[in-house]
Amino acid sequence: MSTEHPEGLNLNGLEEQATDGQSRPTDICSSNSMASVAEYYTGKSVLITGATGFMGKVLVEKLLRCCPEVKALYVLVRPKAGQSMQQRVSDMMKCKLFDRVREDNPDFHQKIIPISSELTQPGLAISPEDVETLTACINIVFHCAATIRFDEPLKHALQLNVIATQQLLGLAQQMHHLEAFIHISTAYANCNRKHIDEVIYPPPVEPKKLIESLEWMDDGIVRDITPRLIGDRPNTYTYTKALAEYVVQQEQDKLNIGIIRPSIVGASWQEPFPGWIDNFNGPSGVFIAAGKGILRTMRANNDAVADLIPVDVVINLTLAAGWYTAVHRPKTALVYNCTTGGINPFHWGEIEHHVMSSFKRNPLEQAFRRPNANITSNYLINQYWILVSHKFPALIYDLFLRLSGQKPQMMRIFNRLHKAISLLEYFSSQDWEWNSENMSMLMSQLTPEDRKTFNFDVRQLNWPEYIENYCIGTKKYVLNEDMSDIPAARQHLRKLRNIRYTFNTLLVVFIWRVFIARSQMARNIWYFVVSLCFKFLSYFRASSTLTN
Ligand SMILES: CCCCCCCCCCCCCCCCCC(=O)SCCNC(=O)CCNC(=O)[C@H](O)C(C)(C)COP(=O)(O)OP(=O)(O)OC[C@H]1O[C@@H](n2cnc3c(N)ncnc32)[C@H](O)[C@@H]1OP(=O)(O)O
Ligand SMILES: NC(=O)C1=CN([C@@H]2O[C@H](COP(=O)(O)OP(=O)(O)OC[C@H]3O[C@@H](n4cnc5c(N)ncnc54)[C@H](OP(=O)(O)O)[C@@H]3O)[C@@H](O)[C@H]2O)C=CC1
Repeated sequence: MSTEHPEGLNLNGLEEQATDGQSRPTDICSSNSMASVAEYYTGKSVLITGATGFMGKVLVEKLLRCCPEVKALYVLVRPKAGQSMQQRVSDMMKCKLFDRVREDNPDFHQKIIPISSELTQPGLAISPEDVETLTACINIVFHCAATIRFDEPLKHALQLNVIATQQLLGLAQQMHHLEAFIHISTAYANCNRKHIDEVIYPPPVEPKKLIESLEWMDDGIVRDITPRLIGDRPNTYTYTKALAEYVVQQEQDKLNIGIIRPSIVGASWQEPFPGWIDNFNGPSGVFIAAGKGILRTMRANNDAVADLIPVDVVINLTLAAGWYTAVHRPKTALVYNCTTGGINPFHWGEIEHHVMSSFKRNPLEQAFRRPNANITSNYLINQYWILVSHKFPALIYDLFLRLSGQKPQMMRIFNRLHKAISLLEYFSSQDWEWNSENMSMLMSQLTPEDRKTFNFDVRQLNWPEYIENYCIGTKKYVLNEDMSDIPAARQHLRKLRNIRYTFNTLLVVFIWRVFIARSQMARNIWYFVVSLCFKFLSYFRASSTLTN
């Protein structure tokens, strides 16, 4: 079966065996085709880039827990923030995410082999000895590393998302026993289209030409021409991820390739436990800001599909795709749109409702205000609420901080928040339609047992329950707050409510006082209202005396 698309460069090559005589690896044991996913990984050496990142960590955990016979996981890691590569990997393994693996096998760390690598450097800065080791033993590569920042300067995004991918593909070609190369892309690589099929679309520019031209330009020039280059894409991230897909596709004759395109990756749904999340990216930061009562308004379309996908679903699909690519060796690179919208849609309006009610039940500690965020697609309404519900309270709070001898900080926090949400609004204000046939095809290829162990059937996802666990996850794992402190957090919210009532009453009285002092009409209204109240009271008193 193959899928054609008039504009796409790539044709799906489902179920095609590599009989084309190309130089693609053919040393795969035929018994593999009978193997289950976990059995396939038995005795395999796996190379993972981006293992210290959000998705990389979940991938490492799942492989160790559900494919315990995997031989070794080679992880490319760079030293960072004064920490050595070894230190970073051992810190990662201490993380709560690995609790279940630790229980099953306390020596699991022995299977993780860190390899020093800086992906932006020539040859990925891997030592010749390590290159030799990798080329001799790696069976499957998962390429997760990328810069996912939306405001990344084009040169850097190109260096990491495109050039590093090219270099890794070069290294993969030298690997003697490589069976599959799995590249993690994004469902938004082609967000300039409304309907996105599982094909690689023509790149906005020939990557080689772009790389050559940017080489001689200084950063200022590149910054100036970036909007023209990225065209109808919202940022350098989606633009460079689209180029990377093309670069990966170029090697499909030499390697067995699978490309995974997840949409907005959120907290885990089921594994290793519900609600695991460790960063502020995408919706997580928005949820936290709303839960803390900082974010009160955001531009989003209530009726647009919120294409969130749990991280464990993405990883299960990735591992299954690794198995499928290695065992069935599709003739051309297979693309898997890993999305929920077409299968089990949920909308931003519903997300808003469930996030708010979840944070009311399980409040975050030391909230700035009571959680009450609203989304609107109207620009002017949003600007109004930004002024009234963001800037005004921030100004008052900073004034209070100044008066009490502390450093003002709220306005700075709001400025950062506004910058972040302005970059996200593109994705929350419209919706896309992704074809996810390959995801269904892959599911149909799994044994019933694998379908449970590597579950990516999002039809079973109960959104309200998922969002509740997601919000609790941000509290427990991102903010490191204790669930036993919830009564105190609720008490704090009650205190905030009382402050608000008092403040509002004082404000009304103050405004009225000012009016009365300046306007005869306001005074007349005031006397009229007071005399009406007085008359009503007298009538009430008189009638109650009569009945007695
Ligand atoms: C209520 C209901 C609402 C419902 C509506 C919700 C709508 C949500 C919409 C979400 C749409 C998401 C779309 C994503 C689509 C593409 C998916 C992908 O392929 S790719 C995946 C998607 N990719 C992305 O999502 C990337 C987007 N992010 C970025 O591009 C950048 O972070 C930035 C430009 C936003 C800020 O840059 P910059 O100002 O330089 O700030 P830094 O980054 O350097 O962080 C500095 C420090 O602040 C921390 N912190 C951060 N945020 C928050 C927060 N909200 N709060 C508190 N803290 C926060 C941060 O941890 C760090 O701490 P530390 O390490 O210093 O201790
Ligand atoms: N999160 C999401 O919502 C989505 C993510 N994706 C894709 O999934 C993949 C993983 O994303 P995610 O885990 O969220 O991203 P993270 O930012 O959490 O992780 C990125 C990883 O890449 C590594 N990395 C970055 N720069 C370098 C470098 N110069 N040298 C070596 N390693 C480097 C990071 O290492 P270090 O720890 O040293 O910084 C980290 O391990 C990406 O390809 C992304 O495009 C796709 C759709 C949605």
